[in-house]
Amino acid sequence: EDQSVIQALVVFMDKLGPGSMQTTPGWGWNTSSDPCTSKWVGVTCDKNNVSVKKIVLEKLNLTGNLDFESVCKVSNLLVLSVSFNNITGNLQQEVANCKRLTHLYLSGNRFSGGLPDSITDLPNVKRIVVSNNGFTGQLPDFSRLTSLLTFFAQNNQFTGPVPRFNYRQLEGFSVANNDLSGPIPDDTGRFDANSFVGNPQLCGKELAVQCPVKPSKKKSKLRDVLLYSGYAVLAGIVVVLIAIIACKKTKKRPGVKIRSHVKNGSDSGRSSGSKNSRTRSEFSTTSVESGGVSSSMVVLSSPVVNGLKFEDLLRAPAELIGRGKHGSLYKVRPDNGVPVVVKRIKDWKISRDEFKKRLQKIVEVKHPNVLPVLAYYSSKQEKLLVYEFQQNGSLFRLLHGSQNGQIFGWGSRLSLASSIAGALTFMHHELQADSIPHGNFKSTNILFNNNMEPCLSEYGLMSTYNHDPNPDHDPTNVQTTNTFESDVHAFGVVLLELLTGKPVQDNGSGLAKWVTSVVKEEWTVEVFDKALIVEGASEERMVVLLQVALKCMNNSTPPAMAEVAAMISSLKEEDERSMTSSDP
Ligand SMILES: Nc1ncnc2c1ncn2[C@@H]1O[C@H](COP(=O)(O)OP(=O)(O)OP(=O)(O)O)[C@@H](O)[C@H]1O
Repeated sequence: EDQSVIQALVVFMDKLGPGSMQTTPGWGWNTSSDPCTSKWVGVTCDKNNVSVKKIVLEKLNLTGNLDFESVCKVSNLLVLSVSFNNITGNLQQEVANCKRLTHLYLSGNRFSGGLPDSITDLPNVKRIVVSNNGFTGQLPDFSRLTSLLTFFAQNNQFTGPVPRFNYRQLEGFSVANNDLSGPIPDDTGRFDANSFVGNPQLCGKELAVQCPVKPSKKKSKLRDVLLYSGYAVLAGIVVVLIAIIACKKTKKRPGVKIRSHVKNGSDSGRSSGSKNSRTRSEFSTTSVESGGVSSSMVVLSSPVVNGLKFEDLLRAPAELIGRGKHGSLYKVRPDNGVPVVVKRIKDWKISRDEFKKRLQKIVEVKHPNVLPVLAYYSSKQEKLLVYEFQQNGSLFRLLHGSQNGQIFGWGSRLSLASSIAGALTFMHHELQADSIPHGNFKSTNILFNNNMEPCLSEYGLMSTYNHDPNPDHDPTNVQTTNTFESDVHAFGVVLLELLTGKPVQDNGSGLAKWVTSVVKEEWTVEVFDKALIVEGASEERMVVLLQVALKCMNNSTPPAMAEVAAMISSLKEEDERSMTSSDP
C-alpha cells in the first residue's frame, strides 16, 4: 500500500483504541510495516498483495471511535467489520468516502447518534448491519440504494417512520426493538412481524395492529389509545399484585393447602405448614391458587435428590433466573440438598395424564449427555420440572457471555457438537415411536456439568408443536416428522453459533442467509469466529462443519439426526488424527 494510506490506517487504528492488542505479536498496524506483506491482524489484501480489500476487527475490545475519514483513504476497501467491540461515538458522514464498500458491519458496539444520510451514497453497498447499538434519530431514505441486500438495525433507539427501501430486493431486514412509529409501508413484502416487533408505536397487518384510517390525523389518537391501554394494563397488574400480597398475608399456611392436594407424591410425615419462617418459593403461589385440583409430584430415585420432598421445595428460598416464552425458571436450594432448578411451564394444553405418560417415557431414556429430570409435578394449572442446577452455565453463556468464547477453542467446539449430536440422535431414536422430539433445542438448553461435559436439557418439555391427543396416532405423519426435523434445523443453528460465535435471532434464518450469502461471495473465512481464526483452526474442517450446519437448515431435504451425528463424528476423528500426525 501507499505510505499515505498506511499512515491513514495507523491513525484509524489509534482512534479505535486498540488497548493492549498493540503488543500482540504480529499485530502490525504501524508505519514501519506494510499491511499486506506484513499481514496486519484483520487485514486482507488482493491477490497481488498490494492493496487492502477487507478490514475485519471483531471482538477485539476496541473502545475508541471509528474514523471513516482515515479508513476510507483505502480506495479499494470492500469490507469493513468492527462488530462486537465497545466502539463509541457517531457515525461520520465520511462513511460515504468509502465508495467501493460492499459490506459494513457495525453491530454489537456502543455507537450513538443517527445514521448519516450520506450512508445512502454508497453505490455498491450490499450489506449494512448496525444492530445492537445505541443509534437514535430517523433512518434515512434507502430507496436509492439499488444494490442493498441486507439491512439489520434491530435493538437500537431509532425513531420516526419505517424508511423506504427496495424491499423486493432485500434478502434480510430488521428494525425490531426500536422506537419507530406509524404505519409499516405496503411494499415490505416478505418481511413479517419478526422484522418489526418491539416498536410500540408501529402499526400494520404484519404486527396485527390496525392503523387508523387517516394516519396523519389519527396517529396521535392511536398513540393515546396505546398509551392509555398500557396504563390500564399496568394499573390492572398493580391491583392483582396487591390482591396476591393481601392473599398471601391472610393465608397463613399455604403449604398445607398444596400438600393436601399432593396425592401420590413421596411426601409423608410432618405438617409442612408448621414453623415455616423462610421465604416461600414463588412458584408455589399459583399452586395454592389452583387449589381444588388434585395434583401429584413424582420424585425419581436419584442420589442427587435422595429423599427430596415437594414441601422442601416449596419451603426453600427461590430465585427467579429466567423467564422465557414457555415459562419461568427458579433456582431453589432445599434444606441440606444440592441446588436445583424448577422449570414452571405455563399454558401447556396437555392433560395431567398425558403429561405424566410423556414424562414417564422421557425419564426412562438415559444418556450421559442428557440432563436427567429429578422430579416432576403437574396440576391442571401448571407443570413443574426439577433438574439439578448446573453452575457452569450454558453454551449460550460460554459463547456470548463476557468471555466471548475466546477460550473455547475449535477442538472443544467440535467435540461438543459431536457429543450433543450423539445425545440428540439417541433421544430421537428412543422416542421416535412416541413422537417426542426435543422441541426447544437451543444453546441455552445445552448446559455444562461439573466435568464441563455438555448436557442437553429440557428434552421434550415444550410443545410449541400441537400435541396429538390421539393415542393411536401414526408416528410417521407429517406433523411428527416435522417436529423431529425442527430439532435437526435447530441443531444446525447451534452449529452456526459455534462456528460464527454470533448469537442467533429469528430462528437463525437471518444468520443462515448471511452465512449462505457470504459463502457465495467467497469470503468464507469472514463468517468464522475470530477466536477460531486467531487460534489457527483448520479452515478446511470448519468449512465442512459449516456445510453440515447448512444441510441441517435446508428445509426441503433435511438429514436425519443420525446422519448429522455420523458426519460430525468422522470430522472429529479426522481432526484428532491431524493433531497427532502434525508437530507434537
Ligand atoms: N439446570 C440448570 N442449571 C443452571 N442454569 C440453567 C439450568 N437450566 C437452565 N438454565 C439457564 O437459565 C436460563 C433461563 O432458562 P430458561 O429455560 O428459563 O430460558 P430459555 O431456555 O432461554 O427459554 P425457554 O426454555 O423458556 O424457551 C438460561 O440461561 C439457561 O441456560
